[in-house]
This record gives sequence, C-alpha cells and structure tokens, in this order.
Amino acid sequence: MKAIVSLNSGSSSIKFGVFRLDEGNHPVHSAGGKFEKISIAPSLRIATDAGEVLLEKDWPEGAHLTHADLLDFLFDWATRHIESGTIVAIGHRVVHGGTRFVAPQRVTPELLDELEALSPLAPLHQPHNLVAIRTLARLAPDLPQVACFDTAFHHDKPEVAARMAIPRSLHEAGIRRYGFHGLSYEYIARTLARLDPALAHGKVIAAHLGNGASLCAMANGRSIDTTMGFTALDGLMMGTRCGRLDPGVVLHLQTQMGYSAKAVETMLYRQSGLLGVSGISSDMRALAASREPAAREAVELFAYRTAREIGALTASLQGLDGLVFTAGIGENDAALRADICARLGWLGLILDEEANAAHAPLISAPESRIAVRVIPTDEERMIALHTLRILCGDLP
Ligand SMILES: Nc1ncnc2c1ncn2[C@@H]1O[C@H](COP(=O)(O)OP(=O)(O)O)[C@@H](O)[C@H]1O
Ligand SMILES: CC(=O)OP(=O)(O)O
Ligand SMILES: [Mg+2]
Repeated sequence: MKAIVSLNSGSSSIKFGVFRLDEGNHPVHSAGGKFEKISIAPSLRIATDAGEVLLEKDWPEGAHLTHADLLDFLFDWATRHIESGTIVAIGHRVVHGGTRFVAPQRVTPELLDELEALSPLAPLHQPHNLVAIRTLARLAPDLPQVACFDTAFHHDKPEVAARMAIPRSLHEAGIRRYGFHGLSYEYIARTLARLDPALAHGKVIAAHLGNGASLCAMANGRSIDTTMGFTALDGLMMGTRCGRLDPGVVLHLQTQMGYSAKAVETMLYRQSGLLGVSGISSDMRALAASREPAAREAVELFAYRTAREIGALTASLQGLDGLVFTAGIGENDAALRADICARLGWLGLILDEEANAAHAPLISAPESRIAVRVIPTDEERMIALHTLRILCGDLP
C-alpha cells in the first residue's frame, strides 16, 4: 500500500489523516487520529476507517505537554506501527505563507528558513508546523514533504479587503490582512458546490468556530473577505485569543501598565478569549457544562461577537444567501448555533430547532431566507489533495 499522510497542527489540536492511494492514484482516507485539548489535558485517538481503534490515550491535567512532545510521541508510535515504504509523502498545514507563498510548496531548507521568519506572526501555530517538518526531515530525509498554507485561499480577495488604514509603505512591507483557516474554507467551498451548487454560486459566510475562530465571506466559492487579518488574532473571540481589539489597549498596557512586548503577546494570544473572560477554561465544552455566571458571559460574548461580524461580512458581500457552520464548536454545539442564529433573525434567518439539535446537514427552516448548513471540515483531505498535486510526478 502507498499512502500520503496529512498533518494539521491547530492551536489546541493536532489532527492527522492517512490517505491510501488507489489504482488511479486518488487519495482514499483509511485511518486518522487527533490529539485534542493540548494545553489542558491532552488525549489521543487513532482509528482506521474500518472502525478498529489503534490507540487511545489520555494524559492528566497539568502534564504540560507541548505540541512538540506530542509529535515526538506520535512519530515514535508511527515508526513502530507503519510498515516502512508505505508513506510516499507528507503534507502539512502551515498557517502563515506571508506575501510570497500563495500556493502549496514542496519543502526545501530555503523554504523552511523563510517560513521560520513568519513565526512571530503566528506564535500558536507556525513553530509547531515547522517543528513537525524539521523532525520528519531528520527521521526520513528522502520523504517528500509539502507545505499547504492557511493564507493561500484568501490571496485573491479584493484589495480593499486586504488593506488596513495605515500608511501605504507599511502595506508594501507586508502589513496587510491575509486571513487564515484557508484549507478549511477551501474544503467547505468544494463540498458546498457538491451539496448545493446553486448556493455555492451565491453569497455565503462560512463560520469556522474551533479553538481558533474566523469567518469567510465567499462569493461564488471564492474568499472576498475574512475576519482574521495580519495574524490569527483578529476578528472573532477565540479559545484564548481576544479577536478584534482597539489597538489603544496595547499602547495603554505598554506605556501605562508596564507590560513588556512578550507580556502583551501572552495576554493577547494565550490569556484572552473564552479563557480570559470566563476565568475557567478555553474549551467550549467545559463552559457549556459550567453554571458559573462568568462562563455564561464568555459564551454569550462569543455568540454576540460572531453575529456582529456576520453582519459586517454580509455588508462585504452585499447580501447573504447561506451560512455554514464548521470546526469543533460550529459542528457540535447546537446551543451556540441557535444563539448566533437568533441574533440574525433580522436577516430573515429562521432556524429549524429540531434539525439543529440533531446536527443535520441543513438546519434552516424551509421558509428561511438564508440557508444554514453544518459541514464537518476536513483540512486533512485538502492537504492530501494539494500534496498529491504537487508531487504527482514524483510518486511511484
Ligand atoms: N461536542 C462539542 N460541543 C461543544 N463544543 C465542542 C464539542 N466538541 C468540540 N468542541 C469545541 O471545539 C473547540 C475545538 O475545536 P477544534 O476545531 O478541534 O480546534 P482547533 O482550532 O485546535 O483545530 C473547543 O472549544 C471544544 O470545546
Ligand atoms: C489559524 C487558526 O487559528 O487555526 P486553529 O483554529 O487551528 O487554531
Ligand atoms: Mg483548527
């Protein structure tokens, strides 16, 4: 068997998929796994599509395991359990491609150095993405690796959605709105084109609500605006990130409250969002189960901010035909979806409560002016497809 492995390091999770190549060299998902709750109490599950659980493991709270520790654990397990020669290529999600990398690239030492320089722009992601690539390059120097960028899907969005209202010279220097979660949005656009081609041609907002959260306004399947910007801090409230913030807060912290640049980074990326507001957890499941008023306040703010940004992107699109929920929260949290949709009644959006509670693919009522769908995202599949396309000539 020949297979491609996709590796997707998110901020709170590492997901991976094994895609067997069939006779026509098409990738067929055959096994996959996921580490989740990485900085809380990590767990790992690896299973085949045939239903065989290959490994299940939980680490205790306070184990302080990093993405790099967990990747070491995974690579050690994989070298003992995967027959050598089976894997013909590895594809990676790399969060930031900057201005230069607007399509997937075969990994080279030069590429890695350029991507390393972007690490300060994505401190919760880029270092993990690159550590995985470097470790694999050491373990299997001849194995082709491909980097697939979260920013690429947004590259063609209109200039007006890329520009910030700062001096032109800074825009020229690359300080512009890139946008992220692009592999997820690309998968949603493709899947929607199959499920509902008429809607896919229209004006759609995809809501990727996971530990990182953003929205993408798509017209005819292409990104025309998105809530994340120069970094994955902007836009929606997230697990530990603040989302859109008055930049005056940063100045105040530094000039009046003695925060160093590092302390500001830690506050914005790791101590804000659901965790910061609730004081309890960054994990939506924990907040949903909590009776603490601060937990409810954090969840309400998450819904409020999401609905508010959907309003803003509706203006970017000049109308709205459909809304798609995806990622950990978007796919699984019916109460949160209901809360967000209730705040969008003014758009003519009417939820089908039963379909929503059942996580049905279509959760809007027949009389709703906006179609509302739930589509489980599959960044690993997009990575496998891009990897195959880049390396096709090289595959045995
Ligand atoms: N059944 C569920 N109900 C509510 N929230 C959920 C559920 N399953 C996962 N989540 C939430 O999804 C988030 C993680 O999303 P995910 O997309 O896996 O993260 P990442 O951004 O790290 O890839 C967490 O806040 C988690 O609590
Ligand atoms: C870009 C980003 O925030 O990714 P994730 O949701 O995987 O943390
Ligand atoms: Mg993710």
